[in-house]
Amino acid sequence: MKYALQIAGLHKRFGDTLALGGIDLALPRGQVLALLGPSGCGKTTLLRCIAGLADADDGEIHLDGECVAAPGRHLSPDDRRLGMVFQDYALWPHMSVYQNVAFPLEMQGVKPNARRPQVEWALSVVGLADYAERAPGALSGGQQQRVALARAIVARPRLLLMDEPLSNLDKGLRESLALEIRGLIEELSLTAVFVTHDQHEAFALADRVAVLQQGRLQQVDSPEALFHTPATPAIADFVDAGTLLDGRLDAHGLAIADTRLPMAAACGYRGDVRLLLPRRALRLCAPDDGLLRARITGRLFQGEHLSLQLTLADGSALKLHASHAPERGCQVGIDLDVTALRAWDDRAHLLDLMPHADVTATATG
Ligand SMILES: Nc1ncnc2c1ncn2[C@@H]1O[C@H](COP(=O)(O)OP(=O)(O)OP(=O)(O)O)[C@@H](O)[C@H]1O
Repeated sequence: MKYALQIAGLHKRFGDTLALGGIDLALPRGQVLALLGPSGCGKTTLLRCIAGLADADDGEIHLDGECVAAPGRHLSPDDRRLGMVFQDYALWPHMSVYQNVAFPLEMQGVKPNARRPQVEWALSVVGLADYAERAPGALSGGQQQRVALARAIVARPRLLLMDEPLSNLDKGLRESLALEIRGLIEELSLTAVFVTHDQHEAFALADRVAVLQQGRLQQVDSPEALFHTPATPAIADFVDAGTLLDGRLDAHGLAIADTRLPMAAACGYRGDVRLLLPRRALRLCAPDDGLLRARITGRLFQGEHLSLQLTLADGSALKLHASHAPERGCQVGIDLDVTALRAWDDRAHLLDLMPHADVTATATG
């Protein structure tokens, strides 16, 4: 299969800092990939290597099967035929919207007459056909980012690269522009890679999300798979997949707070475990009916639901959404769909939990 983007063994160091520690990636044509991770994990460095703005120490990058970077080979950014959108728009303030969008075509030597229909097409695609003669400074942040998008697609790039394209916008605008960009990507069958530290932005725009931590890819998956089946506790935490708790597996089952569940690890592991309790697996019930008992220590009305903070018998905290709940300070029960639990051993290896026939759920405390 020929990929729009293929990366193999990419390494990059800045002195003692390992920015990229062996990246392997393949992106089919027509897909959007988000590079997601905390600050300093290497996202921007990876994007800059793809763009040709930075040189890797080792490894290869192929675009549509063409090698654009390898030891001893570096195709310039202009020769890679990419479109770029930056966080701060990077528009030229002294040029009109039209001139900004026409610029990549001018650089490619396209004659003014031939430029016009392409610029008009790009501006109409982003809904700014009537703004061609304005200066960028006379536009809102969202409009400026749409000009940047028009400029990035005007030359029909083979790959669109975006660096935190929505982070300078306020929340409402972020959502509407995310919808617009997603619509545009589908309409024009664009292939895109974008960088973000915000999982909502990654989930909204991407077909696949690559989670980076300390220069290494931790998981590359669809947004749904990443959210429902995170590979490590750190990823579960980063994508806010639910509550992470400590537990323990022993001969008597799985201990969580003051409860012991009749479960065991398929591999026979016993010892400390890290558990993910997804929100969808938890349901509030009467104090004596649930598998877990808790006290309501925080209660926020958020329109569609109540956002609850619960404290278990051992002091650990748990988050839950509910349509109704007693007041703060009340004791409640929590029903748990144990099939949705995810558990990792003390070295962050995923465990396969199964029912433990010999024991039943009991309170330990
Ligand atoms: N030009 C540079 N010189 C020295 N170190 C650098 C340079 N650029 C990046 N680094 C280091 O490389 C690592 C990865 O940086 P990078 O900018 O790729 O991370 P990031 O995930 O994009 O972070 P952020 O979200 O904060 O932009 C960091 O530790 C950073 O300090």
